[in-house]
Amino acid sequence: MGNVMLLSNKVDIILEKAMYEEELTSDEIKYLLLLSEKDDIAKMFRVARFLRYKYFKNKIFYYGFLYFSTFCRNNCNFCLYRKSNQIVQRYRKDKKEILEISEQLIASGVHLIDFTMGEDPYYLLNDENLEELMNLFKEIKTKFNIPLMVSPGVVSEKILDNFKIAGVNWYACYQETHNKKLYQKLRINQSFNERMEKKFYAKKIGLLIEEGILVGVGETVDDIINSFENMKILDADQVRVMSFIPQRNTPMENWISPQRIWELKIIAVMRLLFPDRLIPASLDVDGFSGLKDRLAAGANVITSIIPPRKGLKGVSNSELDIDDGKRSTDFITPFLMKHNLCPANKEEYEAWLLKRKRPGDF
Ligand SMILES: C[S@@+](CC[C@H](N)C(=O)[O-])C[C@H]1O[C@@H](n2cnc3c(N)ncnc32)[C@H](O)[C@@H]1O
Ligand SMILES: C[C@H](CCN)[C@@H](N)C(=O)O
Ligand code: SF4
Repeated sequence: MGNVMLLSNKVDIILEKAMYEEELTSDEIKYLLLLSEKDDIAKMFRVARFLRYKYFKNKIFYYGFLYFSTFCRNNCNFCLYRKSNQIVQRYRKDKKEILEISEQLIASGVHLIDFTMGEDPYYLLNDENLEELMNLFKEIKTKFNIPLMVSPGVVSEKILDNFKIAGVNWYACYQETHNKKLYQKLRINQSFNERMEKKFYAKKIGLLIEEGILVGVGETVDDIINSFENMKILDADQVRVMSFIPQRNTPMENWISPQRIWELKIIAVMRLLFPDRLIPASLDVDGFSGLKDRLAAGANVITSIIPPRKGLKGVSNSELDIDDGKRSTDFITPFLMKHNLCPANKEEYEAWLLKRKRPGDF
């Protein structure tokens, strides 16, 4: 009888299905995304944490972030580093600095380094420079045996092949939205299909894929559901959502950043739909203070760990918490412990990667 009472509530019925990993209909997903009662949202977060625990126990992964070139040939309307932004100070880290920062990140206990760049012609249009970059990745792999992610934007199949040969594990490339019209407003003059196709190609050659969406940029609830469907088709290994942070001197500088509950509900629904995948809590959106809520919503990777005082930038909140060391593992680990979570060890992260390997991958 008690059970029947409990399940007379629509949210409970849907969450019970999610808990048993039964497929949810689009209407049910929409219902969850639109929840507005505090208690209902809290229930959804509890189920998200239950599923995270089922697959990952209380272990959290750490990703170091190295934005090694902030030069870019594109003009995304939301991004500080868009080509037309003349007032932003850009940098391109040299080999020695990249090695030194990588070493520091690894010593601090990150499980992976995410090498990110703008679509920098220095690398993308010059074979010699590109080869040097590949050699650097090989060197880091051989020296430190650490999983690597690249976030280079849209690159040729040949470059993706070379990343794979250099030992890179992940290709991160976020579509931002899977609504083509909205995409054209955000990533102006960039092909929607090409960006998607590169991810399918990377998947085919055995790279793991991270897909992501940006919210607070004019999307609808149906757009989010559409993105979930696309993430499923792509069989993305890591899925993310980030709230848009308006950037000075860009076409979207006067937009208002969305209420964070929207991102948090999306994180939770992602956990329900992709229970065994990696879902980031990015320090880049709200810094250290935004971590607690994102972990409570079901995230299991802390991204954008950045060493202090190296002149490095983040992406969305490009300076927040960096130079006072609040994006370092030393600062984060005690916080995790206080909340009954803890960093995974290297073997646990690598075991997860192995599970995602497909037959034929090398
Ligand atoms: C800066 S890019 C770096 C990689 C590569 N240039 C690319 O565009 O794929 C990485 C991601 O940062 C996110 N991003 C950029 N500007 C942002 C902003 N203002 N607020 C939130 N996220 C942002 C976008 O999701 C973008 O895909
Ligand atoms: C958006 C960035 C990642 C690119 N692969 C990084 N600032 C992050 O928050 O993880
Ligand atoms: S999001 Fe990436 S591709 Fe777009 S302008 Fe920024 S750095 Fe360049």
